Amino acid sequence: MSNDVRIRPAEGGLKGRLTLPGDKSISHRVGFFGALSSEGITAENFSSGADCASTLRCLELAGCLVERIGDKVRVRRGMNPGEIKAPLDAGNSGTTARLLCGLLAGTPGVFAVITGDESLRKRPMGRVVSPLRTLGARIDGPGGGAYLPLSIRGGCLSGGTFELPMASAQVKTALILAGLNAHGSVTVVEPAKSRDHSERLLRHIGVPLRQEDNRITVYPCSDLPGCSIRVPGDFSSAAFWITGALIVPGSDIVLENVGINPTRTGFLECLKKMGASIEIEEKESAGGEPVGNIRVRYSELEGIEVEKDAIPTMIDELPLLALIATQAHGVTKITHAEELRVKESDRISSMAKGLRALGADVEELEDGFFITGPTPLGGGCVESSKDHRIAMTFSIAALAAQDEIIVKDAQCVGISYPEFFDHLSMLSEGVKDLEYKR
Ligand SMILES: O=C(O)C1=C[C@@H](OP(=O)(O)O)[C@@H](O)[C@H](O)C1
Ligand SMILES: C=C(OP(=O)(O)O)C(=O)O
Repeated sequence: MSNDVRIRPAEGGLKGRLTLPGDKSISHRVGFFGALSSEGITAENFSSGADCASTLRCLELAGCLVERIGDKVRVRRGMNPGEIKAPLDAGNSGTTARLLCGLLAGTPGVFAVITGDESLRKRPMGRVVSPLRTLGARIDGPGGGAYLPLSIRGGCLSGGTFELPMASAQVKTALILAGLNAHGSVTVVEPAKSRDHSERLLRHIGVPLRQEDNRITVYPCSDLPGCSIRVPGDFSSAAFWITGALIVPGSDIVLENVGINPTRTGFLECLKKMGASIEIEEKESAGGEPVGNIRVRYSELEGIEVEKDAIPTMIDELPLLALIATQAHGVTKITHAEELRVKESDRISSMAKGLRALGADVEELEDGFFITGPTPLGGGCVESSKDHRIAMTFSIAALAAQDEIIVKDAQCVGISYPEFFDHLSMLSEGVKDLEYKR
C-alpha cells in the first residue's frame, strides 16, 4: 500500500468556510498541567493529532487519570507510579518528550525511560536535560543525556534562574513544570518571546506567576486548580489554508474560531507586510486565549525580510512562508531560523530541496533561505522527509502548481492534522481526484 499522495492543481481557487481541529500546543498543555491537578483539566476540541495522543498515552503510563469522550479529554493527577516498567514512547513529538522530562524530574520515587521514533531520537534533548540537572534532576542518556532514550529518577528539585540560549516554549514549559514541583522558585529568561500558552493557561486557572517581557517566574504549587476550557482551532493548521488561498488565483476562504495568540501569529504580520488580503474578526477569548475568524483572499505579494524577533512567533509556519516567497515579487530573506534544522526533519534542507525540484529559485543558508520570485511551480515528485509540516506544505504547493505533484510518505500529516486531506477536498473542488491511501 502506498503512503504517497497525488494532488492536482486547484481550479478556480480555494473557496468556503472551515473550522479547524483543536490547537496541538494547547492540547499538550491541558495534559501536562492537568497531571498536576487533583481536580483536573477538561478540554473540548482536544487536538486529534497523533502527537497529543502520544502525550495522553505517556501520562496514563505515568499514573495520570485520562478520560476521553469524543473530542473531550479530562486529565487529572493519579497515584505516584513509582518505577514505570514500560518505556514512555513520545513517538514523533518533541513537545511530549521535553515536557515529560520537566514533569517527571520533580516527582520523587518515579523512575521512567522516555523514548521516541527515529526522528525524535535524533533531536536535541540537552536543552532540557542540562537546566533540569542544575535543579537537581537525575537524568541520563546517550551523549551524556543529549538524546533519547533518557532515564529519569525523580526527586526533590531546588529553584534556580536560567537564561536560555534559544527561544523555546518547550524548554520554558519543561522548566515551568519542574518549578511547580520544586522547593524554590524557577525563573526562565528567553532571548525572544516564544509561544506563551503555558503562562496563559496557568493564569487562567489562578496559579501565581511573574511575567516581565521575556522573563517568567513560577513558584512551587502542590496541587493546581482545575478548569474546563474549549481549545481554539490550531493556527498552525489554519496556516496551510491561508497559504493556499494567497497563492491560488480566485481563492476566498474563511477560517473559523482559530487561536490568534500574538505569540503564534507572526506569520500573519509578515503576510500583511507582503500585501496579503487578510481580515480578522475577533471573537470571545477561550481559556485565556484570543480567538477569531480569518478571511483570506488571493493576493499579489511582495518579498520581505523577516525580522529576527518574529522568528519564534512563526517557527512552524516558516516552511509555508518559503513556499509563499516563491510566488511573491522580489527577494524574501528568512534568517536566524537555525532551529528549523532540529525539527521533525531538517526543515531548511527539506524545503530547499523540494522547492528547487519544482523549479523555484532558493538559496539555502545555514540559518534560513533567500528566495526570489515569482517562479511558476512545475509538477513532480517531492519528499516529505516523513515530516508532517513538510508533507502538508508541498500538498499546498500542488494546488498552485502547473501540473500534479506526488508527495511521498504523506501519511505523516496525522501527526498534527489527520483531517488535512479531507479539508483539502472540501476547500478545493478542483482537486477531484486526490489519491490518498492510508
Ligand atoms: O511548545 C510547543 O508546543 C511548541 C514549541 C515549538 O518548539 P520549540 O520549543 O522547540 O521552539 C514548536 O516548534 C512546536 O511545534 C510546539
Ligand atoms: C516542531 C513540531 O512539534 P514537536 O517539536 O512537538 O515535535 C511541529 O509540530 O512542527
